[in-house]
Amino acid sequence: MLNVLEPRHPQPSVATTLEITDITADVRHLQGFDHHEQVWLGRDTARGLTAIVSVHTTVLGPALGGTRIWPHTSFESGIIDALRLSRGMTFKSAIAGLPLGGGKAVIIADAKTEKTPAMLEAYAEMLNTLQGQYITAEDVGMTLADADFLAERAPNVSGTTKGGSGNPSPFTAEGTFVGLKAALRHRTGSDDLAGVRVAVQGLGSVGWSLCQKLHTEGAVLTVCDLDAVRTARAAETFGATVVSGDAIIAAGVDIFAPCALGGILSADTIPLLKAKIVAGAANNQLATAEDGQRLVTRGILYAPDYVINAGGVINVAAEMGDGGYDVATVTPRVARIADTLSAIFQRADSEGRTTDAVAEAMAREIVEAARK
Ligand SMILES: NC(=O)c1ccc[n+]([C@@H]2O[C@H](COP(=O)([O-])OP(=O)(O)OC[C@H]3O[C@@H](n4cnc5c(N)ncnc54)[C@H](O)[C@@H]3O)[C@@H](O)[C@H]2O)c1
Repeated sequence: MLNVLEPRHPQPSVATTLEITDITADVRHLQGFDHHEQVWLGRDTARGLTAIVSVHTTVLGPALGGTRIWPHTSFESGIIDALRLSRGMTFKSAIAGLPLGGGKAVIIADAKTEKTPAMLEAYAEMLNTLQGQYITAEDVGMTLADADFLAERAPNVSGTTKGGSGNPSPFTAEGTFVGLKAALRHRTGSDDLAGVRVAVQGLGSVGWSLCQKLHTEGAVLTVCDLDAVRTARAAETFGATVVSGDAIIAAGVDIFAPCALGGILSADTIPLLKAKIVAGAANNQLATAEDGQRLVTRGILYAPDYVINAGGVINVAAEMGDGGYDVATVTPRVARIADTLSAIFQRADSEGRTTDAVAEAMAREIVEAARK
């Protein structure tokens, strides 16, 4: 069970090289800031840690969201990433009906070369200091083993193997799969995937599992990844066509499933899309709010990212259920992602709004109702 304590001001209790600063007031001008409750910077030069922990809201419950380890090229882009991701977590949990707020952390580092035990030790110290205000889990660059390592040293680490809910990715992939089918059904009247052409960008934990499900139901796959071993394996396992880099965006397919990083749908890329549906797991797919309208103008149905990719957080939230984690409670909730998306698609059609505007309005209505 998670140990959710009362919020308090961060004050490391032991002599340490870690410095934690409340930077909420300093980041108000940045893109993605949306009345965030609190944002902290944790710095430990000796142990190679630069971490931003962003709490968007705690109105519905404690702020939960994974820690992303990514080599952002600037400090500012790391903060913007944390701001946008934590806001997305608020919307995600609200729409999924979970008693959780939105939080997210970004550690600015290359997970392949700069993630060291010392760095994770320093991060665990930061989590200890912020206890009660932020609950972490896996994200890009942070593995299950890392979550276990942190959980041995800090409270409020979810998605661990020891007494936790384990890897969230299979649940995210399942939710994305049923959500993709709901989008296909809305667009064509059928969710039969046989012969449907799907482009999957990113063959990591979620993308690979999604490909397995799509392949099993007869979809024809086009894939790309920065890792040539993964693409070669996809060609062999699924008979997938491999394309490189940005070619995936312009692939001649019916559905585009972004499962790598965010910002993939922009003024530059949307004109290139041939797919008539975008349904994938990546967070923050729209580079800007205007890109939702750009998709509509091109006649492309967009499954809002934080709705379709909620399977992982639904699984993690089950750790907080009475009696602890029980996978039997998770499966039906993940399946409901399809119904939620269908309702959003219908509301967007009837109100003449974009699907992301409808989803955001739904989430904000839920948060505001709880605030009152
Ligand atoms: N894992 C989850 O449960 C979960 C939950 C919700 C959202 N998401 C989101 O889904 C996405 C994928 O998550 P994951 O856990 O599979 O991550 P992962 O790190 O396991 O895999 C990401 C894959 O994308 C590839 N990639 C990165 N940049 C690329 C690019 N420009 N072109 C092609 N490939 C690229 C990487 O090489 C890697 O194989 C992320 O945006 C993540 O935030 C994941």
